[in-house]
Amino acid sequence: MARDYGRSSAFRPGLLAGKAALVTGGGTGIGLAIARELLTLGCDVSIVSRSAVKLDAALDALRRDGACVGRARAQPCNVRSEADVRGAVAGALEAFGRLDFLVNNGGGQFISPAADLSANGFRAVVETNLLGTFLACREAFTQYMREHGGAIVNITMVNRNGFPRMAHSGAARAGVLNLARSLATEWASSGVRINCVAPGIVYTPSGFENYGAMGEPFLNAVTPAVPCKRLGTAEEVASAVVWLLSEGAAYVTGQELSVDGGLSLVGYPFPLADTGEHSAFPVYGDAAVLPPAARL
Ligand SMILES: CCCCCCC/C=C/C(=O)SCCNC(=O)CCNC(=O)[C@H](O)C(C)(C)COP(=O)(O)OP(=O)(O)OC[C@H]1O[C@@H](n2cnc3c(N)ncnc32)[C@H](O)[C@@H]1OP(=O)(O)O
Ligand SMILES: NC(=O)C1=CN([C@@H]2O[C@H](COP(=O)(O)OP(=O)(O)OC[C@H]3O[C@@H](n4cnc5c(N)ncnc54)[C@H](OP(=O)(O)O)[C@@H]3O)[C@@H](O)[C@H]2O)C=CC1
Repeated sequence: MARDYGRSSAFRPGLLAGKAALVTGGGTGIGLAIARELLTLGCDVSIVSRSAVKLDAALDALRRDGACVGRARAQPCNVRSEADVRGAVAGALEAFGRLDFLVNNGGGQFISPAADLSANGFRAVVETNLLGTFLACREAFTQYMREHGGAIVNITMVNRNGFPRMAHSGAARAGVLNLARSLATEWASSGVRINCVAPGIVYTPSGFENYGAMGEPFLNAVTPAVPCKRLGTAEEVASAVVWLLSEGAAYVTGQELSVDGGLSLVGYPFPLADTGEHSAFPVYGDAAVLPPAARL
């Protein structure tokens, strides 16, 4: 059974009181759930992303939520822009005077056969996920964490082991993992830990747009193929992120924690038919005809 993380935290109240965090992509989906969990535990949180509209809506919701104890603020920022990221870290520091935690969650991709990917499409996904993560890590480190220590969590994805039609995204996510491992070794002496959380298939509005575009058969096929027999929730991802940020994980660095109901253990267990179209989503068969994972 899924725990109802949406209504109650797994952590003790006040666990992160007096701390401050920056969450990229914090206005929607998984990032919003992470921000909410941090705020619930007493942490002050800056959420950043490109859309001021999304950020304002999120900020309203967080401030109305009685469970959110910490202070929340928002700042528009495109993580592909060095100046924006520098400003986002500076803004967070100016507002809260410290930056204990960074969560690199802002990102995304589209689904496309590799042969049809334009250089610009590949670049857009790599810059958003990998360059954006690097810039935020570097700014958090140089502006604060080098002197004061801290903890960073990057959101990656189950596809970093190889997934059809996600070459750009998988390459970027694998890069994010290696970046985390490299920075973990380089920055440990400054008291900075850096880890990754790799969600499987998580039910978020944006994720559902991606998955929904693949059609009902995809969703029907996915659920029984996941060992836990259900999709994940944003709150379950947030719970893992908070643990990795917390002192509970004080001796954990350079690691990746899969939050995927076991999906990464069974490879890519979904039937895929080639539509031959540039950006078309895969066509999935009925759940009953799922091939064994070993075939894919
Ligand atoms: C069994 C498991 C299956 C796994 C499915 C995984 C589903 C994943 C779910 C999620 O992660 S949902 C949460 C994340 N949210 C998103 O992914 C949001 C949607 N994506 C985007 O916003 C974009 O893809 C982006 C790349 C992250 C943003 O890029 P940007 O706004 O800079 O893009 P553009 O300027 O519009 O385009 C740049 C470049 O990319 C090409 N391109 C964009 N979309 C497509 C597409 N659907 N197909 C092909 N190419 C695309 C675009 O054409 C541009 O290239 P050029 O035309 O200039 O060559
Ligand atoms: N849902 C799922 O099944 C899975 C999701 N993930 C990953 O988890 C993360 C969150 O996904 P999810 O919550 O589902 O989807 P969302 O689309 O809701 O989250 C993506 C967030 O990233 C922000 N973002 C995108 N591009 C940029 C940019 N250039 N600069 C700053 N912020 C940006 C978006 O805000 P804005 O548009 O305002 O910039 C948005 O808030 C993503 O990296 C996603 O790829 C990984 C595995 C599975």
